[in-house]
Amino acid sequence: MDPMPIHSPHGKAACFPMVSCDCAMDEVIELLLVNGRTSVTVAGSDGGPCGTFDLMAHLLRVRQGLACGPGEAVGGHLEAPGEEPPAQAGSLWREVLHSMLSGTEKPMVALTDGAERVLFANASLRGAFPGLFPGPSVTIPDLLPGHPVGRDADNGAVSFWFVQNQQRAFMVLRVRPALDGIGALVLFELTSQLSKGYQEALDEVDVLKRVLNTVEGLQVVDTRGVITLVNESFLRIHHLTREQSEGHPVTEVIDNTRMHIVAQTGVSEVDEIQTIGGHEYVVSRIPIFKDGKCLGAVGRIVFQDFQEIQRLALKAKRLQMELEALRKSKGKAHADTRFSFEDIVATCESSLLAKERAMMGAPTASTILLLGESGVGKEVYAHAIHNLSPRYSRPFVRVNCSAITESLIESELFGYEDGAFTGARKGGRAGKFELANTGTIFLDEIGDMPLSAQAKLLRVLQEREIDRVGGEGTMPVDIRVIAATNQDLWAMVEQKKFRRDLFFRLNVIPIVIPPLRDRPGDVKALAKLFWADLQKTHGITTKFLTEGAKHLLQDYPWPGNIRELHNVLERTFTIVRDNLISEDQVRMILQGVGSSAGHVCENEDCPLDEVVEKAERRAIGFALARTNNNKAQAAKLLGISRPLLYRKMHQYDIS
Ligand SMILES: Nc1ncnc2c1ncn2[C@@H]1O[C@H](COP(=O)(O)OP(=O)(O)OP(=O)(O)O)[C@@H](O)[C@H]1O
Repeated sequence: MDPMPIHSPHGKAACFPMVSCDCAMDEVIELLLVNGRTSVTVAGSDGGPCGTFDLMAHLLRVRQGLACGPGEAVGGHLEAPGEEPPAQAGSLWREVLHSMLSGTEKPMVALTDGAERVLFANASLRGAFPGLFPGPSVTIPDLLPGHPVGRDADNGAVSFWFVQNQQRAFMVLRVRPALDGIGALVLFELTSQLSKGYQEALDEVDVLKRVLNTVEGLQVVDTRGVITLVNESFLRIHHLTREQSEGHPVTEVIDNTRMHIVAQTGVSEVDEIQTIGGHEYVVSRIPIFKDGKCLGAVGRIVFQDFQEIQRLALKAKRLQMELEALRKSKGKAHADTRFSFEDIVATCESSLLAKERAMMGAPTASTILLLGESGVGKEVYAHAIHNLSPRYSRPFVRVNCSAITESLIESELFGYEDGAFTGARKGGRAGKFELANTGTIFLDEIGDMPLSAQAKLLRVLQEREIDRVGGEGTMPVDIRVIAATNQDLWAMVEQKKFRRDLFFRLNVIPIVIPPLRDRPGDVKALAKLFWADLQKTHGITTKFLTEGAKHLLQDYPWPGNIRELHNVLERTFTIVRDNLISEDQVRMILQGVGSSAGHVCENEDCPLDEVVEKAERRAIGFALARTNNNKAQAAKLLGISRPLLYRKMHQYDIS
């Protein structure tokens, strides 16, 4: 039979030849597909027609499980010899196939039925998915998981997708209906085989996408203030989806935005603070211009945490100051100050705040009022402040206002002239203010200063001049004042025990140093520091506290604050002989030196029975700690009987 005329993709008539009966099945199918045919006349070994290969009938057999291998000869699968049926696959097949195949060396083609089963896959496609072919019923979703084929995207006659599968990107073209009106012809093409220009454009888009994703919280709005683009970081930071942001007015999406204003005015806003969802961000909003016309604005987050910046700025300032102080200390600080800010342990928010405040106030000439319970470190702060002030190399004079009797306070503070009173030292004597001239005077326990002396102090602070007792004329003094108290000065003002005008004179930079019980982090850090000092001082590096002992220290309320912590650790170190010190041993020490026992005999007016109780409590606590709670040994150590020890322990509630 003569070859039939067919239409070439270019519209010219062409002849369609018979195929030989020993041609491989898939080659014949491919030939039919490319030419938009469903059947072909097959020539026998004598060159004459011996039957027809019909694609539809063949695929039906495949569907029924009667498939033959792709390399099998077509001659074994012929329909009865007869007239060649007319070409029935539409020109759509032909044109689409031809345009796709013309630029491709090895087209990948599949024919599917209505259930997405692959009835035919050509050699290229089988080669691209070696793990799947040959397989009994491979489906399109097996080839491309996540592919929309078979779902709602597959309504049109021709559909087109880009699909990613195992690091390979495919362009997928699907033409339907195919064959019996329900299946489809599916063409796959690796995008790397696409034309070079197209691939480059895709690459460029990919690079741009990656660049955009490096910007924090990127958003673009048009002149109406509608979001046209956001990046992944924006979605992540604001917990939004693309659908919730793109296409919506920015004012409805982001709190306190000004993007719509910048898109309107064309005026940039750089490094502004914006509160979004209660969180402060530093943002920049830049207008986009084209040919002098504002097209919208692009916004980005410069810093995600404004408070973090503030903290960093403060830290930088503090470091700068510490550096400055160190530099100065090389030029020799005054011998009367032992501490600098480096010695002040502060890890908790409240103590850090106090430390930062003190560091900010230190270089100024302002009066500083240190407030806090006994033992929190007020004197340590006073030293550090002086050392960080421009007066660091000048005198630092401490006055314990509670220790000076009322009759002597004037001469102590302001000095006296020769013969000012009976018993006055020959040649007179300089007072504390005079000694502190050009430096700092530290008025400790200022709340204990008698009212009469307060009036004189106020005058000195106002006039900045002093009169020696018995002297004639005044002497100017250049003094920086730091005062400290553990009393509630304002309550004292209200009770008329402290002068209101003096209070205001002193309360210029008040700094509250929190009690140790409010800063457990500091207990840990201070204990570590003190313990290391003790190891060094005693030359013993093998003594340690158990974790339980450390926790006990952290949970203890420390009524005597840092002073008490230091004492307890020192006693523990020296009294307990074991290398690993237990929680119980520390508890004994705490019971011995604890709140009520910490200040034995410090007060001259302490009644004898109280002194005895404190001393006994302390001795029992130490003995129990030293003997690791062994009552017999502790009693022996104390030189008392065991029953007496038990009685005393019961009496003092020592467990
Ligand atoms: N931040 C700190 N870091 C290290 N040691 C400290 C710190 N604060 C205080 N100390 C130590 O604690 C002890 C008590 O400190 P300080 O005398 O300054 O307290 P205070 O508040 O002035 O007490 P008081 O009101 O009883 O005079 C001192 O031995 C000091 O060395």
